[in-house]
Amino acid sequence: MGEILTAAQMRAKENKAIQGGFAHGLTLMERAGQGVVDATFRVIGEARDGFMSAVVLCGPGNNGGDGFVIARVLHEMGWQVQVYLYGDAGRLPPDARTMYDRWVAIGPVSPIKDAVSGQGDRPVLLFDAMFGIGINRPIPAVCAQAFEAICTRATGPECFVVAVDCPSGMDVDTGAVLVGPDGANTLLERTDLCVTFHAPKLGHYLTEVGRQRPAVVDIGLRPEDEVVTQLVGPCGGPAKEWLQSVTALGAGGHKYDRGHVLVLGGGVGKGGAARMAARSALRVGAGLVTLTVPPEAIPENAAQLNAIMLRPLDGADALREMLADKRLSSVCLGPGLGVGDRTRALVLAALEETAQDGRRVVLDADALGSFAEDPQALFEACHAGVVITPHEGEFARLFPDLAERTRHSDPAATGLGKVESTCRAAERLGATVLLKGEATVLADPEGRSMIHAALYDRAAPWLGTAGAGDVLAGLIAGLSAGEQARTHAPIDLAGAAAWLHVECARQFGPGLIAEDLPEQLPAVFRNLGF
Ligand SMILES: NC(=O)C1=CN([C@@H]2O[C@H](COP(=O)(O)OP(=O)(O)OC[C@H]3O[C@@H](n4cnc5c(N)ncnc54)[C@H](O)[C@@H]3O)[C@@H](O)[C@H]2O)[C@@H](O)CC1
Ligand SMILES: Nc1ncnc2c1ncn2[C@@H]1O[C@H](COP(=O)(O)OP(=O)(O)O)[C@@H](O)[C@H]1O
Ligand SMILES: [K+]
Repeated sequence: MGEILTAAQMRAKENKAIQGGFAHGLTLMERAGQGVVDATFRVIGEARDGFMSAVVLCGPGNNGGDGFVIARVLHEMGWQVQVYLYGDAGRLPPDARTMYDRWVAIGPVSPIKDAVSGQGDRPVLLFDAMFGIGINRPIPAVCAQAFEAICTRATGPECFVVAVDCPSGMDVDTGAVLVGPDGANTLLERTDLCVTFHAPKLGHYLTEVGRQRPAVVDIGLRPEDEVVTQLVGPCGGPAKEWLQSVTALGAGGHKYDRGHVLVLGGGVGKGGAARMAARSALRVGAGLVTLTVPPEAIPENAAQLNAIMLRPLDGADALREMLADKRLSSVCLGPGLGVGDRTRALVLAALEETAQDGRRVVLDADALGSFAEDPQALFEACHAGVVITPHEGEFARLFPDLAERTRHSDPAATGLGKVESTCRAAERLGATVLLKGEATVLADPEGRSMIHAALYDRAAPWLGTAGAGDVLAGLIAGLSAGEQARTHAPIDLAGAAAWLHVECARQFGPGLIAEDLPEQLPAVFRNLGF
């Protein structure tokens, strides 16, 4: 899994390197600028169609400093470069000022307002080095206007837009792009490639910045030595090895070693969601799966199930008795269970019966919805073996104070991003939280956090289909069931389930419905080399 940083973690890392004497700020900036140019040419190849013109838009901080380096490197390669600056050169921070001086020995710098009405062809390359991780306000209107004016010049080749560190105006902790009252900031949509330094930042995997994953330039800082957010998925190496390192997938020769999942289902006519969860748990490798439903729903379910076992369940006391059998090694509650007192009692019974023995419990959908009026009751009952899998709506009902600040469209509401909100929720709950979406965020009470991004080359928008969440809950329960799964943290198992979920969606492609997901697992496993 790759590591991803917040802006504060990145700054701390830079400060440590500079103050510890491991690196000079100018050296880091030099490597940053050179790295942006190298990454750009790795993507676009050499000069396009003989045109070699570039525009660099520089801002008033160190992001602008990177821009002056980029201008100089391109000039040395024979490119024609125009540089515009927002702000006063006399007030640039020291390293950026040095890079400015090195550039003005070569070529001119124009005030950015000149680019708004400026004439000329569109450049082949446009670098946005206006604001990086140092911005926490919308960008000035003149910056947005200059950028747009260059992109829409009447003649010349199509511009290839490179964001230096991030599209200007992005809050890299939340992925939100801060838009001013004039509504102008087209940088995110127009960015073709984002090049960042040392490690991706959270925002790069909460929102798509560019047409492919951001390029990461090694500027010579040390690898992570503190707790940071991780990106779910194999990091360069074989996916099979990664999956085996974070889950017990493939382990356990006997069906009882691979565990027995208990899925609770709803009443008559409400069984589909739980059946999909159960089937997903079995497909992902649980040794046995039992679906337990109200007695009146037995005939309906019996008509639909073969490999999955079926048992009647009256209520919470019956569930306690059932869970006295410790061979039932993980429990999944929520899909299709119905919102109300019965479900609330079942959830509390399951949590109480599993609290002391390390068995894993997945709570999804109605198991969460049943606590909307009294989330505190759920917080008190949860334990470290629990994973909750809310979507944004369910999360908002359980954690209204955390959720209302995650809305990306509202600039005033971005104090807490999705990662920070999820971390706080996990701490409050004392359990693992998986907050679903295109970017799924996971956090556990130990302070670990992860992003699973269905973005860039792993985009699967067709996964947003009814019942996909039920499948995910079943995958987590299935991966959590085996004897050896106990040695893996719930957050790792849930992250791996989210990854397999998207692999299944991508294996199938558009047209997917939730039932198709578990049926893709055999092909996914075969392709991974299991
Ligand atoms: N030595 C270092 O610290 C390195 C920094 N690097 C670059 O430095 C960047 C961070 O630099 P900074 O911390 O200087 O921050 P930025 O360059 O991102 O922007 C901060 C500057 O913008 C001003 N500002 C913020 N919001 C504004 C607004 N709404 N309107 C007008 N002005 C506004 C601030 O007063 C400050 O001058 C990184 O993103 C990266 O590109 C890289 O060169 C790698 C090395
Ligand atoms: N645009 C998207 N790209 C990738 N995955 C998505 C997207 N939208 C939703 N998902 C995933 O689909 C699932 C939807 O689950 P959920 O909201 O619980 O729906 P349901 O209750 O219908 O199952 C989640 O796993 C979520 O992460
Ligand atoms: K930028």
